[in-house]
Amino acid sequence: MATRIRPSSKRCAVIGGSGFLGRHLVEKLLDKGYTVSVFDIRQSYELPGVTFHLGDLCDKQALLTALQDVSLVFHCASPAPASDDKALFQRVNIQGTQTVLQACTEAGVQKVVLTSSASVVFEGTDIKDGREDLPYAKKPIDYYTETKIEQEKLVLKACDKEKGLLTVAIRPHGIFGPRDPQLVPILVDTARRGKMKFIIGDGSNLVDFTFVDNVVHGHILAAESLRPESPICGKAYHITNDEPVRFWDFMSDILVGLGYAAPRYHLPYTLVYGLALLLWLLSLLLRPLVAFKPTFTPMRVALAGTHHFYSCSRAKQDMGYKPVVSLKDGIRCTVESYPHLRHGA
Ligand SMILES: NC(=O)C1=CN([C@@H]2O[C@H](COP(=O)(O)OP(=O)(O)OC[C@H]3O[C@@H](n4cnc5c(N)ncnc54)[C@H](O)[C@@H]3O)[C@@H](O)[C@H]2O)C=CC1
Ligand SMILES: CC(C)=CCC[C@@H](C)[C@H]1CC[C@H]2C3=C(CC[C@]12C)[C@@]1(C)CCC(=O)C[C@@H]1CC3
Repeated sequence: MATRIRPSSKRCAVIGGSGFLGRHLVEKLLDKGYTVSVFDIRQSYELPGVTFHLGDLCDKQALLTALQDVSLVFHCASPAPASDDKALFQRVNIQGTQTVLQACTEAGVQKVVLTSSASVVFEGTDIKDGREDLPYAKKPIDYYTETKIEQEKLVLKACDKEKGLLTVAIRPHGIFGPRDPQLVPILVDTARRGKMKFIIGDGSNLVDFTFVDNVVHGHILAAESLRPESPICGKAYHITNDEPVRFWDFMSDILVGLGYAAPRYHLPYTLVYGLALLLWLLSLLLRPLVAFKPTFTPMRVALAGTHHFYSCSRAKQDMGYKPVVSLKDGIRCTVESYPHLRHGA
């Protein structure tokens, strides 16, 4: 009878490993002695010890090749949140995640760690010290959030100790750090266009921003804690810097660090939100004639003008999570990593 070789527990795959978070995760896994396969639709770098498998996660055969002898899978692939392509989000985040789970079962993978998002409970109104038992958003603010909710449900439901597949979901919030293609570049672009003069609301809203190394640390802790007897099986965990900060102070620290002026003038939240809604509707109506993407989308205005910070006490209790880099150090390291985005560069 053919005996099945048990995959090495230090052999893992990172789906979405060419992305911002994925690459940081791959680098840390290599440091910790893991052998890593990256599965992604693109290859963005080369590193000794990493094997790249190019493919779409909706393609089970391509996944099966990448998952050979892998015991642990990190799934951190997603279309960019800024896209408004509903069909793409549904195909990749929902059908694609179903395919990933089927492939993991067929390949004998034992553990799946999903990168979910704290936004799965965010509806555009204040969340203060939100815990994981908050209900999923009934009216998600965009297709990204809508499909991240379904994705998380699928992964958590797939946790089955009898079948030997253990799953957990990590919910980070506001990830930032070197090589992030979103937060700092959008901010600098907005500043360069002279649109970072205004603070939406009174500027006192507290938000979580999470340095990428802390998100990576949370993922690896989860993977290493995931055993049949562990309380984390089939559960979701907030991973943040655990240092809520005023949204506008954080933005100002990055801007000033890069040589730009901090926003100073206040605008009423409801006015800006209403305008953003109007612009968004206009962009939908005019889409057949002109394509324009407003900077001030309702989602972005809601993120900039409300409280949204989360408790990570569940992660502290169940897996001993503690941020490894403070917000201050994370901001300094991030600012230093973007010399090309400095004012005047
Ligand atoms: N950046 C943030 O602030 C936050 C991100 N997240 C989640 O973290 C994860 C990683 O995000 P980032 O690294 O920021 O994004 P990213 O866009 O830098 O990386 C995503 C990667 O997924 C890959 N990908 C997309 N569609 C694919 C497909 N069909 N098949 C295979 N690969 C595909 C992309 O090529 C890319 O390399 C995502 O799941 C996102 O929802 C959650 C909370 C906050
Ligand atoms: C905490 C969290 C979930 C952050 C997510 C990152 C992005 C959504 C933000 C990064 C840069 C932000 C930004 C704005 C909205 C939210 C971001 C895109 C504005 C467009 C909000 C309105 C402004 O006055 C300009 C801001 C530029 C930067």
